[in-house]
Amino acid sequence: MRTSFYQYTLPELQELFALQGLPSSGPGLMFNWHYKKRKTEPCVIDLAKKSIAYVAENFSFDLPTLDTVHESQDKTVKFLFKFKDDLKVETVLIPFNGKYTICISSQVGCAMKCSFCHTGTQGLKRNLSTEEIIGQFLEAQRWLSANRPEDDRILNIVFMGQGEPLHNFDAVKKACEIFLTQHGLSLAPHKITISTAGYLPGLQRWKAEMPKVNIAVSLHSVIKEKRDKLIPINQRYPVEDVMKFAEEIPEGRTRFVTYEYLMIKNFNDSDEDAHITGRALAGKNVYISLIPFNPFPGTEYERPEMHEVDHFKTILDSYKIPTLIRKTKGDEILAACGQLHSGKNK
Ligand SMILES: C[S@@+](CC[C@H](N)C(=O)[O-])C[C@H]1O[C@@H](n2cnc3c(N)ncnc32)[C@H](O)[C@@H]1O
Ligand code: SF4
Repeated sequence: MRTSFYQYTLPELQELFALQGLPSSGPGLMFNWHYKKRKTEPCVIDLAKKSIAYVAENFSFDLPTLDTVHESQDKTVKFLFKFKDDLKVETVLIPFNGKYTICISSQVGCAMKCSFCHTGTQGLKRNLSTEEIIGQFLEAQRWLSANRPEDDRILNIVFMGQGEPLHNFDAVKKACEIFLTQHGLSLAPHKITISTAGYLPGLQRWKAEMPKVNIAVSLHSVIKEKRDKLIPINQRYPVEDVMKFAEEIPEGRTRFVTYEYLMIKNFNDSDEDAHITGRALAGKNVYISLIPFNPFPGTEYERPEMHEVDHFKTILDSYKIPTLIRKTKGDEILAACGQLHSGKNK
């Protein structure tokens, strides 16, 4: 039975070739062909004849099917991809200065059930495999090259689509290794950000196994009762433990810990909330990304006015905490943070 080429890291492929006694140059050539040169048909250039035969017999190169594409006026693009079992996920390209950040999904749905998140309302259907994660990138890249060849560069990857990436650690880790491989896409580790709701067992593995990849922690409140309501896993992995762990920066790293703070009207957007957050984070090596709530059908929450978000930032500024307001993009096509969903019937 054939297995997907896109599930293998370079060392894994090298091991498979070595076991077959095939020339060791093959895996590097294949990575270069499929990832750098963006080819989808099997590689035949420079590959030994017996390697070509082995690849033809043992590997498939299928990618997820592109179900629908929506483009918003601000040039955000939302893709709905369908996998072999007909389950679907959304992936978003977010433009900035003629380049793109890709927001990738790691699961179909999500088990964390955060009360403010459209994906959370779906429950978890299943984890995505490495090739399904890689496939989102490759297909989005292909669409971009075909439709916007003048600005087709994807420079950053954020695991901020559907799912809790640290809850699908093995597949996400392998996908990151492939994104970082020199023969392949050659991304720098700081160009990849994994966002987590604070799944502590996954954070522990991140620190041990891939600390160079950026982490962003969804904070949203340092007040236990509020965070419990927003992010139910806070009851199991309390925010103090998550913050303490995330702030112990792995050796050799100088970057800040990023906290995402989702602002919900009349829930966590008061002056008092800002001061409590400011006092909890003052003097630490952290950076806050303020995200105004993005509404979706059926939600009980509302987005604060922009002047309220600005005011909240001013209070955090007074604690000298570097804070940025994340500009909402793609919300008119439900492509902004937390609005992704696999479609009504999935
Ligand atoms: C969709 S999550 C995926 C990554 C990971 N599961 C997490 O929670 O961090 C990415 C970011 O979007 C935020 N988010 C979720 N729902 C949102 C909404 N309705 N409006 C704005 N941000 C939202 C999350 O809190 C998180 O910071
Ligand atoms: S915010 Fe993240 S962890 Fe929470 S339900 Fe949505 S995708 Fe899952």
